[in-house]
Amino acid sequence: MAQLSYVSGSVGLITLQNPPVNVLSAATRQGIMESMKKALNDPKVKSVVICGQNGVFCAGADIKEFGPNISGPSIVPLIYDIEVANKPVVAAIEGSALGGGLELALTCHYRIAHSKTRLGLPEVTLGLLPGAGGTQLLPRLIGIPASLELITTGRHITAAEALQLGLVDHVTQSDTVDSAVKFALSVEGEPLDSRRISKRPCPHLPDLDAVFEAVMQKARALQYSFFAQRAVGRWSMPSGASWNTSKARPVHRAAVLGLGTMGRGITVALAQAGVSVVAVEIQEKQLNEAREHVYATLERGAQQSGVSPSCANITYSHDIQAVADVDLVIEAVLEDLSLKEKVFQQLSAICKPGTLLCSNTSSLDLNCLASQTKNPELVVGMHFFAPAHVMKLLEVVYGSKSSPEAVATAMQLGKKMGKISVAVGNCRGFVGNRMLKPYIEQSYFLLEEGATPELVDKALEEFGFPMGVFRMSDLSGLDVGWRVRKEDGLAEPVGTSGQITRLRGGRRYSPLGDILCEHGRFGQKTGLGWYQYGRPGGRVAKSDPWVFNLLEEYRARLGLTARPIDQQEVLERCLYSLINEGLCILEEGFASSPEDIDVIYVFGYGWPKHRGGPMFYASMVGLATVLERLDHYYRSNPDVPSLKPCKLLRQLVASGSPPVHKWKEITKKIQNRL
Ligand SMILES: CCCCCC/C=C/CC(=O)SCCNC(=O)CCNC(=O)[C@H](O)C(C)(C)COP(=O)(O)OP(=O)(O)OC[C@H]1O[C@@H](n2cnc3c(N)ncnc32)[C@H](O)[C@@H]1OP(=O)(O)O
Repeated sequence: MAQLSYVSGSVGLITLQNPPVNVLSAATRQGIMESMKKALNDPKVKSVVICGQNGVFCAGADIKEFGPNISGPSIVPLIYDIEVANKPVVAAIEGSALGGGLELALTCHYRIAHSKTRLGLPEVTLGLLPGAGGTQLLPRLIGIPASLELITTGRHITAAEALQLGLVDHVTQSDTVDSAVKFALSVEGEPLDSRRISKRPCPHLPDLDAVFEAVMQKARALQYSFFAQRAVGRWSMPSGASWNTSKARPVHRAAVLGLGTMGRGITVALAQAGVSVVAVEIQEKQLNEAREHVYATLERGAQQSGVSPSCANITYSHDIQAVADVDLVIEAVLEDLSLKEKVFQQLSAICKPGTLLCSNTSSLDLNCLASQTKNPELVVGMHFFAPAHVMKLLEVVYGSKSSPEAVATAMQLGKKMGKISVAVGNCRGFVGNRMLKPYIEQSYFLLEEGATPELVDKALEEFGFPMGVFRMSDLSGLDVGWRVRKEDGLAEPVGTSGQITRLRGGRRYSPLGDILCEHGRFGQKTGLGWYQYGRPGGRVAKSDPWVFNLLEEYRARLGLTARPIDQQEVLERCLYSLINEGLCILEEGFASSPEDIDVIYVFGYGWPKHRGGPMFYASMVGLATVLERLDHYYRSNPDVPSLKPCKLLRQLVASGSPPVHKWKEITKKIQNRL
């Protein structure tokens, strides 16, 4: 389980041999102890290198051995023996160094890692603490804040980040063991005291309390998020109807209409939930492609989870009449109001009485669709997020005539599909996309004023979003928003006159996104957007000098002078305007609680979970601070209404900024007055 060999004359090489990931089983621990003893007692050996077989250092304790009767040597004397060794011990880390594996590396005097290694202390994800030295050695090596973050999240980091943190001494792209052996030879005979991490003082931080408070805030946010996920199931509508007064109908058979990307994902999610599906697509070619795609996705999913695929549940048709006897239809045709209206007229005529008619629209007015049907009370929105079989969020949208029973049925079906479903009202963009609008708008204004897409994205990614606003827009396609802006009469071609106007209907408007689209830059799909991607469909974003030139020319034409913009301003303007919109939504009653908004943002829009969601974050920052900053920005940008603090925000601050779970009382008062 661990083998000692001799290399380069004086190096004892201890190789962990416990495939596939060299976990620290009893036999492996025994093997390391014996090999260490032999190497240290052998006068020919002047240094030791510890590595793992087959390109993996060590994935930590053998989880299968956990239980009341752990046998074999204890880990503590083992790591002690390594640290006190009077010959340099070098860890040659490749593949993974996780949990006890990283702790083993921390007791060595030096750490050399391959560039592709992942390191971390994931114990917290198993309900454990890194008790084999991790909590003591890591802070002494990389400081308290970074250690706390790694220990409390269990996050795996790259070798590059480990080097930056000082967790490893050197990163190599070539053979890790060779590099470690060469390194060991170079340090033979050198004093080791300073290399023994446990001998180092624990760093003193003047603001230790603040550091711990920040970690506690994260914990509070995660706990809040846990309860918020459950709270959204207890939905209510402005009429007073709610989850405990409304009964869902059973859905045994559902239809999906339109088998583009969304329709395919919804079909997969329904089939995986055990619902029998009629999948309808009028274009023969698209239908065949969809059938293959759905089949392959279900097969892949089944392989991963070790169950048999649910393909037998699906029948395909190019005839809309096939939906005649289903319990529920989810329409997922192109996002075009007149097309969807026509489809709803047809569905209303074809479906058996009582069939629930749902639309996957992300932005169109549900009431317009409902008005095309004989039974508008049976119409609700089921707004899935792409890819629909993966993304957890579902917005269930009720229109002015949707019955509580219809909402209850869609919510229940969402739950059956493994979604976190949130009931929301029918306003433009519903909750998620409506709040995105001011966020994106601010990011464009920041570019006009001197920022770059890179600067804005960096601020948002460091805040915790998986992608900044520009990278996200490139991924989802810039043409989508452009089409909506054209329909709204906002996007006007710049034209040959070169005239650019920044006001539309008395409000400031940035045409930057439209200009990119006019140049055919739709994001990843065309290989060019706010970044360049090398080829259409490319995924790796690289800065694009074309965009920098465009921004310079644009500012010059409009007489705008670029000014330095820092990350704080980016966060305040993008996030506080989004928060303000969320508060407007609450004020207007389109979301029934701040938890609804937070869950939508965490599960549908990449809001970092450890920051709870926009509403929770606002209360953490301090509502008075959010109000003060919005007031400040609105004063200097009076033509940007989304920066004007909403009534609810002022009211909450005036009421002493109560915690999120108490907002409902104030929201209700405002709604009653409206
Ligand atoms: C006195 C007792 C000694 C105490 C020592 C000190 C205590 C420390 C506490 C800990 O270390 S807790 C464990 C911390 N480690 C982890 O959580 C790592 C878990 N593993 C992974 O994250 C991944 O497996 C990996 C290492 C990143 C590799 O991923 P990959 O996708 O390449 O392979 P997998 O399919 O996930 O794994 C392959 C194979 O190995 C099994 N396995 C992985 N890790 C462990 C483990 N720690 N213990 C037992 N078995 C493990 C996994 O189950 C697979 O097995 P299968 O049979 O092929 O399914």
